[in-house]
Amino acid sequence: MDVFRQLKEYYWVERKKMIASIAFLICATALGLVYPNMLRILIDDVIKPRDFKWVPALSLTVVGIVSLKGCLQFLHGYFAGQLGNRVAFRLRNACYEKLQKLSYQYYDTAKTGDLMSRLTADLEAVRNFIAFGFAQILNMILMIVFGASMMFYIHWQLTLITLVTMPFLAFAAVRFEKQIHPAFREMRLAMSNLTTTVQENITGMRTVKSFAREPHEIDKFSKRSDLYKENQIGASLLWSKFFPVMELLASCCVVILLVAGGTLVINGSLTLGSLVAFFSMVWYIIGPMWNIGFLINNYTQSKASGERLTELLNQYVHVKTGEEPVVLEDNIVEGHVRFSGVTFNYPDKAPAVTNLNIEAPPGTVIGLLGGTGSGKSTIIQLLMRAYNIKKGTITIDGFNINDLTLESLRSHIAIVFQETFLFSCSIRDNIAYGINQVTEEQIIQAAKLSKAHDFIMELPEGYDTIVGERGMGLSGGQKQRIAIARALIKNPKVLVLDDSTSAVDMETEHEIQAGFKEVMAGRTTFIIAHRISSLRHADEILVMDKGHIVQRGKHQDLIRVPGPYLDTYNIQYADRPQVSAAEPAAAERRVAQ
Ligand SMILES: Nc1ncnc2c1ncn2[C@@H]1O[C@H](COP(=O)(O)OP(=O)(O)OP(=O)(O)O)[C@@H](O)[C@H]1O
Repeated sequence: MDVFRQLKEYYWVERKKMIASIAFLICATALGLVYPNMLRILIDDVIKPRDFKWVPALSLTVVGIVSLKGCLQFLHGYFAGQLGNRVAFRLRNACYEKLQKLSYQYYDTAKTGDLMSRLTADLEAVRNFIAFGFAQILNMILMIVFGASMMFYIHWQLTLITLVTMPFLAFAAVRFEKQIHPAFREMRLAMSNLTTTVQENITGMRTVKSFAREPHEIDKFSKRSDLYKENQIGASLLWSKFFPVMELLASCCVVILLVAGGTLVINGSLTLGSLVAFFSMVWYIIGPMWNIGFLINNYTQSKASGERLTELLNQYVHVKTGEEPVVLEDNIVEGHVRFSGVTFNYPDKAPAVTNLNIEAPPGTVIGLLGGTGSGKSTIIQLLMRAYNIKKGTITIDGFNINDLTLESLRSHIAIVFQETFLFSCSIRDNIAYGINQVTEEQIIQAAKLSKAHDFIMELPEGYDTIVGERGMGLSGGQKQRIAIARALIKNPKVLVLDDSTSAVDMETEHEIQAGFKEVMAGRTTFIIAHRISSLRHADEILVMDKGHIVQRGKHQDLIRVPGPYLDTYNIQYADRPQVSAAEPAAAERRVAQ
């Protein structure tokens, strides 16, 4: 029950509905005890003495009880439904909110399909148990207590003999629960693996098809599906063993009653009506006992699901706003970025950047160049505090970024990522994503600056064009330009372009950069690029290798000295005559042509 204790805050506020739903169910159940007694009265006081004048009254009583029971059951269903859905609503929102708070480190290893199945199937199992399962378990216990008490009242010796098999029934049910619980946990895991496979397959369908890997994908799915099937079969085997055992024990109970009760009736120490009432009361008890399996099933499933939800809800948030955070006010931010002796490594990895020192006064453009995996994107991740650094400090306008609220830090930085992500909504909404109140003019101006306006206007729906999931339907360069417009509209103090013009042609890139100059005056810009042409105008270019800055300076200076920058330069301009460190001026003239 520990998991449900942890979830208490989500259902305890609805306790009135919970109590009402349980109370109505108990009343409906208690009314069920009236039937055996009516039978007893019918046989002993009406049929045997042939006193049929009571028949209409008895019939009307039965009709009344049936109607009342129906009403009570309706009220139980009504309140249970309200309770379950309200709890599910709260839990769903809490899980989603948690997903928003979790830091990059969590998403580095999280699986989308698994998270989706937590938010859907697991949540549904918990909803079902809190709404109905719990009340039904309580009801079952009460039915046994009510039924047994009434039987004791009629004939306690016969009750003891009859109920002798009940402990065995309970024992069998508990043993079954112990076996079925791990089976259900495995089933949920197998289900989540299945969902992950489907989700990854759909997301990566272009890759799958381009490699003609459909058979491999089918095989992979089939293996996981097989595992799920095996889990299901294993669970149903347990179920199929459970039912005959329960039936055998229940039948023993009935046989004992018929033998012992029949003897008592023959002896005259028990009336026939009481025996019939006893008989129907035994079934009144056995019924819920029979259900014990379903209830345990419901409980174990929801317990396993609840564990997966609490695991998500209790997930550690690595990057948090400090105790007394500082808010960087819009009107005072200048965008002076400084990295001092920053060393950082991803979990269980060698340092991605080592002893990094960067000085970016307001309005400067810093270019980052280096081979893949040299640590360029990591610098940007650290600047936006996607991860906590262990050594060194990063400051903006003299404030340590750890002391700022995450919201205010990130509101002053706009990043155009390497992989462009567009939401499946209109181009207008995609551009306006980062800010709350935005005018049509601002959107169009941002699109013009990022050279997206013309191609958007050529689309039949213009800015209202709905882009598919992940921006399907647009070219890579078009998506990048929309993403750049989204960053520019934010009017940030620090702009980061992480290889964000790699998919546009040189000419468009040049036009976009000319636009930046206009809009980014007085703002700090970091440009990560593999093309020298993208960052040759930077105030300082940092050349990265294996997490270290191996060269730094202006383009003009860097091509004067032998080193990785000059090597890259020569490779990228291979069709031009080779440049040696001694003849930079002539080379530059050639590049400029
Ligand atoms: N989320 C992550 N988890 C673990 N390791 C990571 C993560 N992101 C990057 N790395 C590792 O950190 C190192 C630096 O990666 P980074 O992405 O900063 O390189 P980069 O210079 O931006 O490369 P590229 O030009 O290919 O984008 C690499 O060794 C990479 O494998």
